[in-house]
Amino acid sequence: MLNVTSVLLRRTPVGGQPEVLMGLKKTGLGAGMINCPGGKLEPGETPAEAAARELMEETGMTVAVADLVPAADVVFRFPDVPEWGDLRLYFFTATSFAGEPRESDEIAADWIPEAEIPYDRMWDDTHRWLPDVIAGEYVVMDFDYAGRDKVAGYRRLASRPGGS
Ligand SMILES: CNc1ncnc2c1ncn2[C@@H]1O[C@H](COP(=O)(O)OP(=O)(O)OP(=O)(O)O)[C@@H](O)[C@H]1O
Repeated sequence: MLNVTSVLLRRTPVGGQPEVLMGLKKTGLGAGMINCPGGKLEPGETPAEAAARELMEETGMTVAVADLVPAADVVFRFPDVPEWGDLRLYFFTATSFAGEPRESDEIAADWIPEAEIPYDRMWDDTHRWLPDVIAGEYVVMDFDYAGRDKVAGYRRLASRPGGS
């Protein structure tokens, strides 16, 4: 199982609507889709350490590991794509961070209104759990993919009030 991590930064400008940070992934798994910053864990890293490092590498923004709120634990199985194997995503949210996003080779991330998250341009699983995370739940799910990009089945294993 390959461990990956990803982080959703959230802010509400004074007098404005809630916004989230995401963007077009340019390389690797999920290239061409809208994604949150993230990537694979390196040996010895905790998921939160990896999320903070990937955020920095991909957007130039900084977040303290202690400010990353665990928000979802999601397993993806790709039985039709043996070279991918299974993925476990440790997903965090954060409302305390520093900097403004800059585009990198991996992602062009920017602030968008939370009400306009383009689920139809994201991984097929995302619309089944990210809305609940945004509503403040901690979600544990697993997904079976058919081929590389279609969800064939899923289970919700747990869901409880979260801290995000
Ligand atoms: C299959 N269903 C999925 N649904 C939602 N999100 C998914 C995902 N699968 C991968 N993620 C995302 O993937 C990134 C890490 O994945 P990963 O392939 O390791 O990214 P990347 O190639 O950038 O890794 P490195 O930067 O090389 O470590 C991370 O942003 C995360 O949001």
